[in-house]
This record gives sequence, C-alpha cells and structure tokens, in this order.
Amino acid sequence: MTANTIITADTRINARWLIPVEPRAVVLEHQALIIQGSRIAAVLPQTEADQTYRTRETLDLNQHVLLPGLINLHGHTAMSLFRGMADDLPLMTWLNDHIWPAEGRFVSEQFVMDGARLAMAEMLRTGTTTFSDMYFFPEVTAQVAHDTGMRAQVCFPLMDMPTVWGSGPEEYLHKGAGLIEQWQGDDYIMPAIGPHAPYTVADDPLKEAVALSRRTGAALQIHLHETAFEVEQAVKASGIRPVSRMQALGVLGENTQCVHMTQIDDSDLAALSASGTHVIHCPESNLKLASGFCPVDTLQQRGINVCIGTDGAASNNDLDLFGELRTAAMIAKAVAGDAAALSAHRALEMATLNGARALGRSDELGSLLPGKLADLIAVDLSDPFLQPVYDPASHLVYSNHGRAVSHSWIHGVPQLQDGRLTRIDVPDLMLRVEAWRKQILS
Ligand SMILES: CSC[C@H]1O[C@@H](n2cnc3c(O)ncnc32)[C@H](O)[C@@H]1O
Ligand SMILES: [Zn+2]
Repeated sequence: MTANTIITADTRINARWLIPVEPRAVVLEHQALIIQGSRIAAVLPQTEADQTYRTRETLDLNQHVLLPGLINLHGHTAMSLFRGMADDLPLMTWLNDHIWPAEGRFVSEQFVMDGARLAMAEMLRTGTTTFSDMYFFPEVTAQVAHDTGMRAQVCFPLMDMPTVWGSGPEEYLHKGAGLIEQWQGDDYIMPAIGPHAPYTVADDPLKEAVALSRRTGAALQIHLHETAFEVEQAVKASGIRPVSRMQALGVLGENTQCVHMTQIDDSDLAALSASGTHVIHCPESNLKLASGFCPVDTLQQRGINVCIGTDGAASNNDLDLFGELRTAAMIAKAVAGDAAALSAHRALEMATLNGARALGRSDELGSLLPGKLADLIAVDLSDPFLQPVYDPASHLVYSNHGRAVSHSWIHGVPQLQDGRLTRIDVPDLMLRVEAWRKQILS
C-alpha cells in the first residue's frame, strides 16, 4: 500500500454547506475549499482533504454556507454620501432638481475617495467582492478599490454636458482613454467606458465610445430604457426607440452592458439577443424611482445574460446585493405570473456567474471551481432568522440579508473576518462621512 502524497497549501476552509454555482443548483455538504495564493486549489470532501492537504491555516465554518463572492454590476459608489438626501421622486426630477445640482456643488476628488470607501465598506460587509462603478473621478475610485483589494469595473463617465470631471465629450474621452491605458491588465481593476444614457450623449461621442471599446477591448456600460418617459421622448423626437438607435450606432454587442431595461418590446428583444448584449437588472432602484419592471424571465428565455446591480445608494438606498436578489426573485415571479420564475439558484447565478460573464471573466470568476480566482464569501446561517435550514440556497435568497455574511476573500486575501473588515479603517471613515454630512446639510 502506497502512502498518500501530502500537498501543502495556504488556507483550508471547512464549510457545512458549499454552493459552487457551477454546476447549477448543486448544494454540497461538509466540504473543504483549499486556497493556494490567489486561486482555488481544490474543493473536496473534508474526509478526503484530511488525507491530502496540509495547510498553513484552517478555518472551521460549521454553520456556514460558502459561495462565490457576489458581483454588483451597476452602481455609482461615491453617491453613498448622498444616501437618503432626495427620496420619493421620479427619475428626472430626482436627477434634474436634486442630484445633478448637488453633484455640481459637492463632488470632488476627496468626496469620491470618501464616498467610494463608504460604499466599499458596505459592499464588503454584505458579500460583494466585485463591483462596477460609473462616476466622476474614476481614477480615484480605481485607486481606492485597488488599495482596498476589491475587484472593480470602473467606467469613466461620458456625457454631452460639462461636469466637475470635464468640459464635455472630448475631455471625458481623452481622460477615459488614459484611465484604460493605466489600468488595463490589472488583477483588480477593469477600466471601462460609461456613456451615461441615450438622452445625455449625442451620436458622435457614442460612436467614439464604440471605437474606443473596439480598439482597447474595454467594456461599455450605459443606462438604457430606464423609464417609459425616456422611450416616449426619444420616439417623439427621432422616431426610433433608444435600443434601435444604439443598435444603429454599433453600441450593442458582447462587450456592452445595458442597465435597467424596464421597457422592452419584440424589436428590443431581438436586438439584444442577436447582439449578445448583457442586461443589468436594478430592481430596487427601479421600484423606488417608479421606473418600471425589467422582464427578467422573458430575457433569460431568449438567452440574454441578465446580471444584477444596486445602482447608487441615493436611489436604492443600500448596496446589499442579497436584499437586491430577494427583491429580484419576488418581482420576477409577479411579472412573469409564474412562481417558478427566477428560482433561488438562478438568482444566485445572476449575482455571480452571470456577472462574471458580462465582465468577460467567467473563466476566472463567478463560481467555486478549482483554478478560478479565490473570490468567495461565507454566510453564517446560525441566527434565529435563518433557522431551520432545509435548503441553504433558499435562505440566501428568500430569508437572508447581507449582514449574515461573516467572511470574504478576494484574490485569496481575507477581506472580512467574523464580520470585521480587515482593510478599511471604519472609525476613521465614519468621521469623514460625518464631516460630509455636515457640509452637505449646511
Ligand atoms: C456620468 S456619472 C453617472 C451619473 O449618473 C447619475 N445617475 C445615478 N443614478 C442614475 C440613474 O438611475 N439613472 C440615470 N442616471 C443616474 C449620477 O447622478 C451621475 O450624474
Ligand atoms: Zn445608475
């Protein structure tokens, strides 16, 4: 009889349950996940791990479920400093009369640094390991995410109007090209292009954005068909729907993410599906601004990749992706008139593997397969509000909120340990946030 070869690795996590996401709808029990460097080395039964692995540290998570880190595919991170500042308003009043004037007055490099850090603290606490941002001073958000060790798609803003970040499309595109050059190929930061919306960006800058995307491979993210008003106004002014305009300009494609999509007719469905465009569903922002409902089930039946995002904390008003999943699953059932629409496992896939697909990184992110990057979270199911456990996937989507997340790792590095953030100085952050509150109030 030959003795087993013992393999040395960095970290072993023993989990009561493990949902790998790939293959779909699987719940494993009493598994060990092995991390070596930045990657998952193995997922195997604990009894087998005892025979095979010797690790520098071992963590016993006996009441926890381990799953891939969540991917929040749409937000405006620094807007966390505007949380609760303008509520109960429809989109265009909210933007024109409240948010855009406030952005003109208060947004600066320091605002974005503090606001982005606040958003990252909340996202890490609630299970997000990768996020997407579209906001001013993207170079600051990219640096903060990189220094914190969070993975981020950072979209530079593109609009016709001047803002605190630039005088107009030419300057935005010039600075944006620099951002792409600086960060492309980085482990954590994925620079991308963020034309704001069809009603704020003219054809020429949109064409330049498409050209930049094709030239560099950077993804493109745009708010699209957020409200019925947006579509009606466009049809009145130009005779065509915004999706058709985007199709004609070459905006749609496998490297493009369309955010919201609450208004969808057959021609939109055909255009999105034929082009391989990704849709980012932001159910709570859509509910709060009374924007409408994204028909997730119909999109998925047509083979369109649907991911999830919170949008900014000023229109949500939180960045808890577990809460977002619960809302998404509930709405999908009501909209489809089918209780089987967007099952718990499908919802988890939407927040993990589908997000990785939209980022073009499903070979490295979005599921717990050996060889993939070690971006994962643990959720403690021992609290009374999560008991008894028949099916951990059910609890994660229908009963949980993000505060039950106890641990996370990004790139193999611990970010959250027993609910404590390892890389963000929370007391210092709270002092800065309070200073902003006072300044904005005055
Ligand atoms: C160009 S930077 C991003 C820009 O978008 C604004 N914004 C935030 N939420 C929404 C939304 O739901 N629809 C449209 N625009 C939104 C944000 O305030 C920035 O100005
Ligand atoms: Zn948005």
